[in-house]
Order: sequence, then C-alpha cells, then structure tokens
Amino acid sequence: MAEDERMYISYNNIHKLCQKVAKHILARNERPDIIIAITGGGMIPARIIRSFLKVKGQKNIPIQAIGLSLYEDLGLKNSVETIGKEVIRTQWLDFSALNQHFDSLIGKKILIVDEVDDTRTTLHYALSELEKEVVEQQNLLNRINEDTVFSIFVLHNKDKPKKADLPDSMINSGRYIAAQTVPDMWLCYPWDAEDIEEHTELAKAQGND
Ligand SMILES: O=P(O)(O)OC[C@H]1O[C@H](OP(=O)(O)OP(=O)(O)O)[C@H](O)[C@@H]1O
Repeated sequence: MAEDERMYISYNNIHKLCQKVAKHILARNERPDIIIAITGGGMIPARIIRSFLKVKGQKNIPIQAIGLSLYEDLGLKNSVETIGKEVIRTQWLDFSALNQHFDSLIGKKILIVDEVDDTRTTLHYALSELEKEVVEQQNLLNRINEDTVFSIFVLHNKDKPKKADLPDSMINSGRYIAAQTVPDMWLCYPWDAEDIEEHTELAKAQGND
C-alpha cells in the first residue's frame, strides 16, 4: 500500500473525537451506566470518553474489558472461499469485584467501545454475545421486564462493504456512533507509532491533530 493511502491519527485527534462524541451522548441524555472496551484498541478511547461522560455528583462510569481477537481461519480446503476470520474470546466480563447492585448488565445502558469498525465482524460478535448473555441472565433471575440498551462508539468506521451486520434498530436510533467515517485505508493509530513525534507531524499534515 502506498504511503499516501495511510491515515495518521494523533493522540490529540483521538482525545477531541472522544470529547465530541461524549457531548453528543450527554445531549441525547444517554449517559451509559457501564462502558465495555473491546481490547486492545478500545481501551484508550474508552478511558478518554469516560472522562468526558463524567457528570458532577455522579460516580465514574465503570469500564469492563472484553478481549476479542480476529483469528485468521485458513479453512480446510485450499481455496480462497474458505479463508475467513473468526473471533476468538480472550477475556470476558467480570462483575465479581463490583458491589451487588452491579451484578449484571440487565436494565443497564451499555456503551461498547472499539477504535475501528472495519469488516464489522468484531462488533457484531461483541453485541450479539452480550445480548445473548443478558437474555440468559434475565431468564435465570426472572427479570424479563427490565430494558437493557446497548450503544456502540468507534473512533473510525471504514466506509466499505461489511461482513456482518448490526441491528437496524440500533443504527436507526443513532445508537451506533462513529466519530468519523473514513475511506477504506490503512489507519495508523498513535499507540503503534515507533516515532511518535514524526507520527504526530504526519497526522497534523493530514489535518488529524
Ligand atoms: O471490524 P473488524 O474487521 O472486526 O475489525 C476491527 C477489530 O480489529 C482490531 O482488533 P484486533 O483483532 O486486531 O485486535 P487488537 O485490538 O488487540 O489489535 C480492532 O481493534 C477491532 O477490534
């Protein structure tokens, strides 16, 4: 891929995108009860947006991490059609250290955070597994009347055909929030930069500072 097809993103840019999205979420009166960061890329945006979602007199929003990795499945047959990507869980929710009022996601407003929506495989997996878990627990605890509301925040949505969907209800109600929709190019995040000064300059030159 040619150098000019890369998009460089600075820490400052990420900070400002998180601030903008937090304002939007608060204006819609949709402050989450919990943030779920998809590791590793979702962790830094999750931590930043939490600061901007802070409201005086309210506790900090807890952040939980789920570990999802895209695993290259080469398939059994030697043909391109069998090559796909599978999501592997490396870490999941753990409420054991929180108080008993926060023992599940039932009835909560939940913000799932990742840095990029590329093929949408990861977000689809995260949302459908979390929704499944909520329904299982609702049945188990006989709490079926409580509404659980999921939203998604990503820094960048790549404008490309997706390999998996998110519910229309989520998209149509504005609960899928991409701070920026970008062309399908190579995104260079600052945490991967070997030379952060040079990286930041490149980001500035592209207007991403
Ligand atoms: O929309 P998709 O095609 O599913 O791709 C997006 C996912 O890919 C990257 O994760 P990766 O598996 O590389 O792990 P990492 O975040 O730990 O780098 C990224 O952080 C997203 O979670």
